[in-house]
Amino acid sequence: MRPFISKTCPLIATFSPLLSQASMTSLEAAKRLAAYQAVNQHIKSGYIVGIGSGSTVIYAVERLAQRVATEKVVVSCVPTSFQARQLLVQNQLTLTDLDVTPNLDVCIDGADEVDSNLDLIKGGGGCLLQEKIVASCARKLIIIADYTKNSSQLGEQYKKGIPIEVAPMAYFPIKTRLEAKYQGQFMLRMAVNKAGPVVTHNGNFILDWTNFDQTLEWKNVNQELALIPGVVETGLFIQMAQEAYFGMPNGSVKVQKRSAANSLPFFSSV
Ligand SMILES: O=C[C@H](O)[C@H](O)[C@H](O)COP(=O)(O)O
Repeated sequence: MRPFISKTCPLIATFSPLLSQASMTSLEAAKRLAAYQAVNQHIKSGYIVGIGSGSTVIYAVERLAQRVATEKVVVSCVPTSFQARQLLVQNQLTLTDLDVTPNLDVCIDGADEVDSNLDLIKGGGGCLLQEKIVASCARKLIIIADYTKNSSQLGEQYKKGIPIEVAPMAYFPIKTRLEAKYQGQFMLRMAVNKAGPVVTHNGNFILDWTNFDQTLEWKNVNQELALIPGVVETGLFIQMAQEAYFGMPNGSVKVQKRSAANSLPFFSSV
């Protein structure tokens, strides 16, 4: 961590996370608070750890690297994207993959929205398929997020939609079929700085489902979507996360836990 240097008194330099937090935006500080607390509480030496994708995971990897350096914690990490792999390489953390280590102790990941049941929308960054595979191989999925992701129901705050990864040749029939069945739009996600659609790590397209009915039974919807030929995966993570850590504007961390009764068995996410 870089030292915080006081502008009024440059001789005062400290490594205090609280002081250095003052120089961050409240949203970034909230992400870091959540990520640090989750890594402190859920990572033990010897663990195989799934590393999610997105802007919040950056802080989890940062804290993991600190713990490896200072506490001599030994971990091996399975990345969920090119970004996650690069983060692990840059922080000199040990990489592994599901061929070598198919059973993970924990997976730490961000989310686009978390509802009161701890069901999630993920895939705003297009990494939903790898994230769901890696999370499904972990005994625990721990979510880290800032306070803006904490909703009572999906769609309440996150308006970019539920991502659905589809085979390219099937995107139009799937879009047509889903728009006939459900309220809302299924928009082909378009690339920035490239002509045409976003192409995922797996060579697929993404349909973002916006303006949906927020009262839908998401477990059923997820199962219906998964059965459509050409649908590869959805960004609905139902009964997968055990705990969510939300960094709050006042500097505290809110922890939301799933009850055992509301959990799917290990390796069952659809
Ligand atoms: O595909 C992206 C992932 O699902 C991310 O975990 C999600 O978009 C949250 O990212 P961030 O931490 O940047 O809000």
